[in-house]
Amino acid sequence: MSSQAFSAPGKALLAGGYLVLDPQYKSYVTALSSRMHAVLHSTVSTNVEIRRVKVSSPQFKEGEWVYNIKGNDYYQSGAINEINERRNPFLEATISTVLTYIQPKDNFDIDITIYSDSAYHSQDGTTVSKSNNGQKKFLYHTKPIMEVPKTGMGSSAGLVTVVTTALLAYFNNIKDIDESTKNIIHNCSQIAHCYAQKKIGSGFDVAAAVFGSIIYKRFQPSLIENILSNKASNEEVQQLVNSSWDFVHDQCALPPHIRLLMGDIEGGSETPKLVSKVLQWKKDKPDESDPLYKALDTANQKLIGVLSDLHNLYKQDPVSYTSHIDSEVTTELSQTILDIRHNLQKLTKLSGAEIEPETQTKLLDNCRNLQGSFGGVVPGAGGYDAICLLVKDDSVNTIVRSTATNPRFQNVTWLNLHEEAQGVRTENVVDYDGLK
Ligand SMILES: Nc1ncnc2c1ncn2[C@@H]1O[C@H](COP(=O)(O)OP(=O)(O)OP(=O)(O)O)[C@@H](O)[C@H]1O
Ligand SMILES: C[C@@](O)(CCOP(=O)(O)O)CC(=O)O
Repeated sequence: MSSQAFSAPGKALLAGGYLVLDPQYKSYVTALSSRMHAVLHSTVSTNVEIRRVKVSSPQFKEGEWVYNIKGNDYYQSGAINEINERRNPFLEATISTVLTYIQPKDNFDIDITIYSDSAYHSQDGTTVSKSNNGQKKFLYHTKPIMEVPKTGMGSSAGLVTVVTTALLAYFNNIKDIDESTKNIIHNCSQIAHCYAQKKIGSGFDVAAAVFGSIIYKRFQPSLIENILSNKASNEEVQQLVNSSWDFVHDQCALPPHIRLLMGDIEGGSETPKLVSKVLQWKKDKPDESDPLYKALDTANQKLIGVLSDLHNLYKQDPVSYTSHIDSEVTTELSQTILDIRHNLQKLTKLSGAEIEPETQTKLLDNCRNLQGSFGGVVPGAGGYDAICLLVKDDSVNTIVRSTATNPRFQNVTWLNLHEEAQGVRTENVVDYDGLK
């Protein structure tokens, strides 16, 4: 029996919501310390007939999917059969995509166990399980995955990425994840995620799960269209996975001493509804949307520039950097965050989509005034889901403590999260031993 483990990060889109859908705009994506994990065990099958992938997700009720696999056209219905007829489109699409790419000749019997860190889902009514050596700790829910509220950190992108990585590692005997392996993982995961969602999104969540914190410019949607309509042959899928996609994923990280603080907000929004409202308005009112998209992009690019300037300042003089971030440079950072918000407020008004609704505006204004805060935004598609602040690292505890009893912040739960810029990586299998 051989065993391997992998993990991939969740994400927050700090700048670039909506614009990232268009290949001309760059966005800023932060990878988070909340990660999705996959532990793979495989046995060499002596049973000539067996081609099986079993995926367990023990943190959720009925979290087990056993797939028997037939033939070699893995996107055809009937090729990937779950023995209890349980659906998990993300797992089905991942298995189909990797098997189409690999075209395995031999039989296989693979067990994958999924674990997700606590910030991906609401933590109400959970119990904890720790591994034997104390390295991993996960929360267990009483309900099936479909019934547990999500926090919007990209659980499906994380799932697709770690399962893709585990399967590719098994079939291609991969031990280390180098850059060229990451490209293959990315391309397979992106195809599988689109296939499962039955639409081509911007893909920033999958790219962050693979590459970590990135400045991201999307791939051309036309790359995947044929696969989505089941028109691509196995060879075409293989060629697409092996080809070099034209997209930007430049590594980035927040500057030293600047921390991301993510607040979960009571209430929620439906991203697809917000997106369709914005896209409809953009189509109907180009005279309004063209200048606003331009202004929002200018503010987003300014933020990317200010963060990069701060890195350079630190490199030049780490000692005086600390006083710099207290003074004028940070005025620029706060001002840029405010510029982004003003444009998102305009987008809210003009499109009618509640991206930065009034209650979030009030909350973000209050957050801006907290000691050590550079201000914050509604991440990603916005709405009532979350807020994302940039704060000085030595202020995190004070902010969390001082807001706990303040009625202005009563709807906010600060998540136990920070940036972890690294993308998909290998983990030690023993760190998971003893979990429920
Ligand atoms: N731990 C897990 N185990 C098994 N399946 C999972 C797990 N996490 C996510 N999934 C799959 O992903 C689906 C959720 O995907 P969805 O795209 O709706 O959420 P998300 O990626 O967390 O959201 P967002 O894109 O807003 O961040 C679940 O219904 C399930 O099929
Ligand atoms: C609105 C959009 O640009 C961002 C959605 O981000 P999130 O899933 O809310 O983090 C849509 C997309 O990029 O897929």
